[in-house]
Amino acid sequence: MKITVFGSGYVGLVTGACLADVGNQVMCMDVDQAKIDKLKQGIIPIYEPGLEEMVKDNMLAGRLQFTTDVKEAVDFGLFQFVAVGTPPDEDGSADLKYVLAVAKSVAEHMTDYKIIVDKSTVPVGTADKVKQTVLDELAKRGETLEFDVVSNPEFLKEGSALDDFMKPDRIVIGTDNPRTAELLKALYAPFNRSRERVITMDIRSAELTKYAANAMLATKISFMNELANLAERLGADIEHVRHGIGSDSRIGYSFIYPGCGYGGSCFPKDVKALERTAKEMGYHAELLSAVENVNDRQKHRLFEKISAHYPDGVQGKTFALWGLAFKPNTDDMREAPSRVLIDALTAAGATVQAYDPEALHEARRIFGDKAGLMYCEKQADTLQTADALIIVTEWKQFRSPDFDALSRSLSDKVIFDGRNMYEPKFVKQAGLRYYAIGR
Ligand SMILES: NC(=O)C1=CN([C@@H]2O[C@H](COP(=O)(O)OP(=O)(O)OC[C@H]3O[C@@H](n4cnc5c(N)ncnc54)[C@H](O)[C@@H]3O)[C@@H](O)[C@H]2O)C=CC1
Ligand SMILES: O=C(O)[C@H]1O[C@H](OP(=O)(O)OP(=O)(O)OC[C@H]2O[C@@H](n3ccc(=O)[nH]c3=O)[C@H](O)[C@@H]2O)[C@H](O)[C@@H](O)[C@@H]1O
Repeated sequence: MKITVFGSGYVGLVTGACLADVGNQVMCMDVDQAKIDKLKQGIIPIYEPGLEEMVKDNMLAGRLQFTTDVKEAVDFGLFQFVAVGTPPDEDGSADLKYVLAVAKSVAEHMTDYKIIVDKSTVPVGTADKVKQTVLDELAKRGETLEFDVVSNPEFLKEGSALDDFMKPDRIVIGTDNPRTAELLKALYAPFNRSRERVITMDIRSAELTKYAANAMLATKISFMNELANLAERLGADIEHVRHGIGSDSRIGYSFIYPGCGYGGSCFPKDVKALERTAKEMGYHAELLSAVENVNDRQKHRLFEKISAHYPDGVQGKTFALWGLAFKPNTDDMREAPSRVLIDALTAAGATVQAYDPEALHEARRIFGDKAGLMYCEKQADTLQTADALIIVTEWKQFRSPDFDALSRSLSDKVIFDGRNMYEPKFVKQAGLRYYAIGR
């Protein structure tokens, strides 16, 4: 089948590459000329395991192309996937300007039937706005061409995006046209072989399903962070509690890891946008605002612990900081807890020697020559003249450090762990003080 994908970011690029990988012809379109120039040379602008090889293989096989030419893109596919950003507006609602710009482009150039498939995360009712935009544009052209708008939200996670796309838990298709549902089912058939994964529903429910999933996951995390803070005060260990409740299959083990707060491009913005939608409907979504408030507070927990350990302040102290990305296996630092911590530490006069396996370039782009922040190319370099170690992101390579060597390196012999990576007794055996979350 022939597919056009608008937007070559995390979602668009993964969607395009995976659909090409199962034999479709795919054209990815982006307005960012520099990005498309790089992609045409096989250079991937983001770090996502396996993506570079998949993009290159499919380009070589002639199944995946890139363009900035809107007309070429619209002409190409029967399916017009929309995978552009929906960043938060000033009031927290999702900004639809990129989505509606794509709708307008499709309508300006289409000459036959098109299926506009929305993969971007958009508030309930957006498909109606997309439809109206296309109708208005076609009317201006004096055309009455047929088209459909489908909601097909994406549930992939950064860092495991290819696997999530290739073996999804579910494929949600929101449409009011049974014929379109069948066409999408055919498109997704290669990802739907081992068991039935396609769930069809009306468009508005599909749009809400995406927010419901992210808000539920964010709620689980904030709930655990709330309990972690309580466990500390009660002399309990949240890690034991986590095992204790995760073993209940009704609760499950996933997404109940306490930490220094959730980040990323989606949970923070989607919880806010859903809250905003509720407000527009005259409904105060109390639980959602609590989820958000708990998370905002949690991002300051590490600094609070550090400040409590150094009652005279951190002025003149040097911290090794491991992990800048909002989670492992990505270079994405959008809403990352590391950003809040670095701002707080440097504002308080400390020096931060930061390392991340993939996100250093992103940190440089965000912070530039920030006073007090040093970028370390090697994990070991962070420890030179460091007083203490802070862990913000649980990269695999941080799992088993040599605690005795750390004890010798760190002048103040202390570790602040925002991801509960270590067994406290092993850290303490090396003569180190260990602060974690909720224990
Ligand atoms: N990042 C993630 O893990 C996930 C994101 N989503 C949702 O998917 C959507 C896209 O997210 P990301 O891929 O992270 O965004 P991104 O910011 O990485 O990429 C968006 C791309 O769209 C391009 N773009 C903007 N206007 C355009 C236009 N008119 N025509 C063509 N391209 C255009 C931008 O230049 C950019 O390259 C958002 O709604 C997000 O909430 C959903 C699931 C997972
Ligand atoms: O809509 C989206 O963009 C995506 O948002 C999340 O994916 P992502 O943001 O890539 O990453 P997650 O693995 O969900 O982690 C988000 C944040 O929660 C934190 N987290 C996660 C799990 C946990 O138990 N505890 C916890 O603090 C992570 O450290 C990270 O900061 C969802 O998991 C995806 O299903 C969804 O498609």
